Amino acid sequence: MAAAVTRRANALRIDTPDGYAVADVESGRGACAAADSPPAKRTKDDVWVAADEGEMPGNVSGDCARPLLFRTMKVKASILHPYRFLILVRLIAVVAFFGWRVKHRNHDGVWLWTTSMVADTWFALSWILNQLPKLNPIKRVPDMAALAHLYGSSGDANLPGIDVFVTTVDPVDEPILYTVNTILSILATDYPVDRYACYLSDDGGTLVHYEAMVEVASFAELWVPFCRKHCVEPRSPENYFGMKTQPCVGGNAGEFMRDHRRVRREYEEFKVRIDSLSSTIRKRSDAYNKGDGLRATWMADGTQWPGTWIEQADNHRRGQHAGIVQVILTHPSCKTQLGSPASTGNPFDFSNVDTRLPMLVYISREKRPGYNHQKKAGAMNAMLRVSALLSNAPFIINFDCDHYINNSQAFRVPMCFMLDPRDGQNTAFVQFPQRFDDVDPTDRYANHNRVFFDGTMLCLNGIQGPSYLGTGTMFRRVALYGMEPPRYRAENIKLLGKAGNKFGNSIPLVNSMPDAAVQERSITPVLVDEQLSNDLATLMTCAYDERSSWGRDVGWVYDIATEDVATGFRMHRQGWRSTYCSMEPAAFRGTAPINLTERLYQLLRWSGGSLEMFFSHSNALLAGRRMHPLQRVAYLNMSTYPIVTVFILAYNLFPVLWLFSDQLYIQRPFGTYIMYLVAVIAMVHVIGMFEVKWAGITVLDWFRNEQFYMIAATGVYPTAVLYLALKLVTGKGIYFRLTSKQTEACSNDKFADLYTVRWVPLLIPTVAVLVVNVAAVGAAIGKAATWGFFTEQAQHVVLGMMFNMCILVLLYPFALGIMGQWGKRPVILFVILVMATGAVGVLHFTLHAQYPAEVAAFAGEASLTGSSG
Ligand SMILES: O=c1ccn([C@@H]2O[C@H](COP(=O)(O)OP(=O)(O)O[C@H]3O[C@H](CO)[C@@H](O)[C@H](O)[C@H]3O)[C@@H](O)[C@H]2O)c(=O)[nH]1
Ligand SMILES: [Mn+2]
Repeated sequence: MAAAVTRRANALRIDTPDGYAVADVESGRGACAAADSPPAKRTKDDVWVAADEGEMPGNVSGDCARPLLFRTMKVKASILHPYRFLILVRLIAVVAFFGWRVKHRNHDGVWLWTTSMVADTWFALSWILNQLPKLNPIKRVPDMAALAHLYGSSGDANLPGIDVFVTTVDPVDEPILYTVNTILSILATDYPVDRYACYLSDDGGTLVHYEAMVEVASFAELWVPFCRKHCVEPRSPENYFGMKTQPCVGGNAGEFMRDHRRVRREYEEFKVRIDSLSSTIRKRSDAYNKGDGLRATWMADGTQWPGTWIEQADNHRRGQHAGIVQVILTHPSCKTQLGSPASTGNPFDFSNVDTRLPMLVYISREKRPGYNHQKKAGAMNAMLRVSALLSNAPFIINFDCDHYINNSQAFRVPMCFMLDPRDGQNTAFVQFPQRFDDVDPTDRYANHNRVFFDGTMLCLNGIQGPSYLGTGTMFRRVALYGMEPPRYRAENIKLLGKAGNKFGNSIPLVNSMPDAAVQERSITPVLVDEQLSNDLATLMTCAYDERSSWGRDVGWVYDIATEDVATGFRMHRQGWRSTYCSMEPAAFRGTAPINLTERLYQLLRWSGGSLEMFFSHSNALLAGRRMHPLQRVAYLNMSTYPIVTVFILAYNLFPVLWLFSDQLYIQRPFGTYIMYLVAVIAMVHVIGMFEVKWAGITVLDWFRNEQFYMIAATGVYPTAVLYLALKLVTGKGIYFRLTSKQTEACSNDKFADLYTVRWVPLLIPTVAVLVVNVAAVGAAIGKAATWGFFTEQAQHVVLGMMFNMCILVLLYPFALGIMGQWGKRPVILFVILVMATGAVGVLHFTLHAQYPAEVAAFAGEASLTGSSG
């Protein structure tokens, strides 16, 4: 497949077998043009049709008009109309259901009836919040050919500058091998090398990270030209060499094989060096420290490392060290530098390959006790400021340390949206979906999250755009500075003059801003002299943000566990728009937690952060009129969705009551009630099937999503609600707990993590739900046996039991998860299930068999009215 989509660039236009038009980014530097993203579609699509025929390039008058760089697609009428119609039908059904329930108020168990009415009202509301923004799914397809055309005549040297931000904290929790691969994939990506710069923010301030970057810079001298010469994909070496086969894309297979073998060997050696960095540093430091009782950590050049030391000391520990900026690779010249031909000392022939490397900078911001460092948001803001003085690119793309570039065309694609003549100027960011490696094949814990990315986020395209999701996002720098979109800005960036202390007290930073607003701007190399060093140091201090707008109206938003959604929200509130963009092969890929506990903690942080957002200045209700009404609804949904789960949990635990009383009705007549319920629930799923269709996902993706929603709804989300309630009382926020990355390297089993259970209180509510529902199924069988299977009561019981069974099916991945190693043999689970239900059933039967059914029912009702009175 890779061979079909990636090819050497010589011709101006290549027609690929799958019918996509590809244009070369005409250059003599061995760039690889790829047909990776489906540009202007030629092939028949059974879901999507063009939405903007009237705006085809040919129809734009005058040849000075900029070409259109993307195409808009909408869902075909034959799918869209029934989809919308069903939503309407369900709305009517829900209203009818409510009407019916109010008319048939229960007179026994009024408390139960009322509570369930409140719950149902909230269900209906949250469904509407979730469904409304999905009414108009829109897909934007970049036209890479048009982009190449726009920059064709002068090569692609006119593409705008990009600053690439990568964040990391800990070389162990976030294995350093991921980080170095991410950086290598960035250094080797297919974008004009003098048009982007790469920054790594290390919140741990460890020498290991710094020296790893020095190693990366030296290995890149080989890796990057190799990628360029042979059009390698993906350009993260670990993932490239991890593929089963590495196809030869260029012409010369023999040379490719030779180069490939040598680079692979070099990479293995590079990995060994990376692995041994800690011990190298320790040994070196021990040697320097000998004698005078010093405990410092030493750099290779014989100076003390200004960051965290191995043996922590004052001013050299986590959370207390100076700020560090080190330019590891300086910005390259704008002229192509071809490599040298093969010789005795150098087996690689790079004589036709540009060997320049982009700028690479290591940053560790200052840390002092007594400051709130604001986790990732703080790190991003420090990077935003530092990069302003070093490269000041008009565009910024950010990655978590474990998300590498999987498709080397990925930096060009967002340009199609940013530079488009229609709404490009008003586009604050382009969000790519997150795709993951190393998730177990059945995706037990719904790590792929396809429903969210390919469904929910795609839909927002039809409104103001997807929310910002933390990684794989290209920004317009001025939008991050909190500036207004041009649409609402009378004169360009005039406000700078009276900015006051909005941006903090650095004059050079404020002076750099007008330049950052020029979207065609490239990057001009700077010399880091003493003056600049001082300026940079100022920008990295802990106190820099104080009494400024950083963290609120400028940069990444502070004091919230999900800084990403809140930051994107601020831009949408200002009237910016955003674009969702997915491409094939995926632009970026990362790692996901496949351990149940880690995954639940991740969801806890997201859901807690969402609720925090509702109770902060980022509340969607407070947004002004520039926010599209449906976008507001989407944000309301995003910031309140965990609340509904309190009711779900209650419903799931409800059978407890029912275990102890023989008859207990939420609503009578019970038969009709169940019919209504089944109808409204079934309709959600039919609507879901339409979404599966246009989102291009599988039914399994969708089912996993349902399952994991139920798992989260029984434990994580209610906990988040509880946290938030506590926060409102005590004022303490949710702790941003770093998601541990998998360390597959330490074991033979790639999915070993899937089978480790770490017991935490967060698991208990879901276990309770499991137990209650298993018992309820048993009791139902017992009751039916007591009453005789063909009585009306028994039938009601069996109807009710269906819901218990559904809950159990949905919680199945959780049950497997807590079984640990036993989860490899699901049969055991069924044996346990049958034994447990059987035991409860028999118990129930023996206890009640002696009474006639009527007496039992009477007793049940009596106890019920007793407890409600
Ligand atoms: O003090 C800190 C803590 C974290 N990070 C970085 O933040 C990123 C995300 O942290 P991680 O623990 O991996 O979070 P995930 O749960 O994987 O992150 C998702 O959710 C977050 C919001 O909660 C987003 O910020 C992320 O981009 C998104 O991938 C990583 O690169 C970290 O290195 C820092 O730089 N400094
Ligand atoms: Mn992550």
